[in-house]
Amino acid sequence: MSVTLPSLDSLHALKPLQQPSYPDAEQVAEVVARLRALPPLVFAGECDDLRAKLASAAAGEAFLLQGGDCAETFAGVTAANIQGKLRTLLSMAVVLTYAAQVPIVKVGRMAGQYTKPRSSDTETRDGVTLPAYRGDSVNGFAFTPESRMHDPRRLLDTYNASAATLNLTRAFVTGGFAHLRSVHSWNANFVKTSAAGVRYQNLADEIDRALAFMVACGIDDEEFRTVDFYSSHEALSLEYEHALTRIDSRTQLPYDVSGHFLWIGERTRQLDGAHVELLRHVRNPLGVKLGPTTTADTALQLADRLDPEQEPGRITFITRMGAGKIRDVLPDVVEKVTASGRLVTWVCDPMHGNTFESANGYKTRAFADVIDELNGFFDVHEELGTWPGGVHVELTGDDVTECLGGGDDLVEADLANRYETLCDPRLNRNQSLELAFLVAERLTTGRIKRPNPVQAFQADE
Ligand SMILES: O=C[C@H](O)[C@H](O)COP(=O)(O)O
Ligand SMILES: C=C(OP(=O)(O)O)C(=O)O
Repeated sequence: MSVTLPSLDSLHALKPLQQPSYPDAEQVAEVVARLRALPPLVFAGECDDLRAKLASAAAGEAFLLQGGDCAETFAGVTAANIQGKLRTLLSMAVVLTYAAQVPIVKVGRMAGQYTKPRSSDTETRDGVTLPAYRGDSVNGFAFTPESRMHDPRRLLDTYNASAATLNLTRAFVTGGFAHLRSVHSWNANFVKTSAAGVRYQNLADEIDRALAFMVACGIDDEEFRTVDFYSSHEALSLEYEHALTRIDSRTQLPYDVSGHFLWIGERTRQLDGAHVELLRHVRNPLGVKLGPTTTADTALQLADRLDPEQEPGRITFITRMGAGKIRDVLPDVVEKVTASGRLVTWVCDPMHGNTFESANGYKTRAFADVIDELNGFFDVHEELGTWPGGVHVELTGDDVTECLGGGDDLVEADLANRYETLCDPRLNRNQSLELAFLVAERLTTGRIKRPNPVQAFQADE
């Protein structure tokens, strides 16, 4: 891997997509200089640890749970909000650990997910057209010309919001909040009090007995007190990601220290584009979103470009093809990538291919479609003998009403009650836990045989 990072100017020469248009270049330069001087948000060694864990997920020895807001907001940096998301993710992780009987790699769409790609550069309301909201790192959500201006100073706010979120998250996951017993009791509460929960009583009881068994065996309580948790976001803002890329003092190699895991979105993953060019130079584990038009050749070319050395854990392909397409599109991609000898982590994002507008005007997703795509993902991997390495979901710890269906059977009229996302609809707490139990059912059936996919394909040749 080359250690010479491309300059910000050379990246802009590649005409990057989905970038803000800042009116004042001097102000941008000042912000970037300030960001370059600030301390890293994560330590490069942690990125290496996560890469190793993702290598296990690629090999069928771990499972990735990645989730959080569609768009984090500066106003959402509160203890209650961070705690709610963490609690939901940890609850899901316990269920999945028991079902898969492999470690769950826990990664938040948290502490950096402030920049959004949009389908349109503008938004029109009542005949007034303004720049589209692109995430708090770029502009404000309020529909006024002042708020929708692209302001580079927001990148400094992004850094501070990410630092505050990471700080509390680290405290929670090491300070006792994440104790396995507390997490299990939150789940037991879900089973008792939610409409969907009843269905999972048996699984929750089994976990109860397993925990009691471990305690009776005298397994050290300390083992249950802490968990590993990592941050991730879409690496979309070139100014921000470039300014936070630093040379690691241990290895003399560049790491993007804005988060542990960075992904390239469906809209910016052009092979010769600026985002691929920047990220191919950094050592973090990388995700790439693959939508319904992805071909096996595209996936292979992306893997070759971003990971020429075929390093274990480097590439996670996050497929988001839609419930109606996954069973047709995914098999060829997985088959050819696997046949090439590459071992990547296959992760399903069942959210982004299933968005539609409800009759009453809300951007929404149906829980049934989300589950259908997940089932398609598991079916395809089961048929090919490859390991379904994880799930990537947009969720929150609150009882919002943004996605339809689930155990509480939300209908279109309910969307008006608590529709709080500033971009895409998220699963609420109960829908997230229900999803975890449903995935757990699929993993329980799959846990018996976890073949080495590369060997399986090579044996067929
Ligand atoms: O989260 C993903 C994208 O930013 C989002 O789906 C774009 O939404 P839009 O089509 O409303 O712009
Ligand atoms: C924009 C996103 O997804 P995608 O690139 O898959 O559309 C996202 O995950 O926020």
